Amino acid sequence: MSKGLKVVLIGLPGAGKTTFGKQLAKELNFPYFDSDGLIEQKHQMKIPMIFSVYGEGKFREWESEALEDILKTDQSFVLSTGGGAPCFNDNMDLINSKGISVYLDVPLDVISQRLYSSKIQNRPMFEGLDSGEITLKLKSLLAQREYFYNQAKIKLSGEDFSAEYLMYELINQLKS
Ligand SMILES: Nc1ncnc2c1ncn2[C@@H]1O[C@H](COP(=O)(O)OP(=O)(O)O)[C@@H](O)[C@H]1O
Ligand SMILES: O=C(O)C1=C[C@@H](OP(=O)(O)O)[C@@H](O)[C@H](O)C1
Ligand SMILES: [Mg+2]
Repeated sequence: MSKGLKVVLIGLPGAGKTTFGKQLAKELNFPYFDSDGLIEQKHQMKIPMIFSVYGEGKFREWESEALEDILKTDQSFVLSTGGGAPCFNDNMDLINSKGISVYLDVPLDVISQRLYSSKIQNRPMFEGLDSGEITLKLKSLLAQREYFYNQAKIKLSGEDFSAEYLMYELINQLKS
């Protein structure tokens, strides 16, 4: 049973899913979850450590389990997924069967600048890359992943990616 309004944010690493997700959850007065946080909590290990100790394959397995667990609950919530989540193990079909998927389609140069200026945090695949390498990596990820991202029920794109714009645009689309 999966009643409740489940808003699931997807998009490239650095698109702003975690940041906007928290703001959106506050605005909607919904619980907030982040699939990376759920994985780290369950396995008591940070994402980069999981990648280095167990490898990406195991991370993707645990990521799919985390999505299955949270999406089968009957509560409303906002869920920010990790950038790769929609692209493995039919997770995008699962997300679309249980919730309203929202793709943050942020321009690559905006994302690249954000990743370059922020700590790499939970993104081992960007560890040690310079600005140009980050942009190339994002281009390659987008080429592999936009097939899945474009299956989202709502796509937020444009130039202004402030939380205010995203909120206004999303609520308009949810109402339509
Ligand atoms: N609207 C925004 N404007 C400026 N910086 C942002 C915005 N949203 C997110 N960021 C910054 O970009 C980086 C990635 O954001 P994050 O929410 O972690 O993205 P994701 O969860 O999609 O990987 C963080 O340093 C964050 O502070
Ligand atoms: O794009 C990806 O494959 C990943 C994105 C990360 O989450 P964010 O999208 O929140 O950075 C995290 O799940 C992991 O490093 C893998
Ligand atoms: Mg995130």
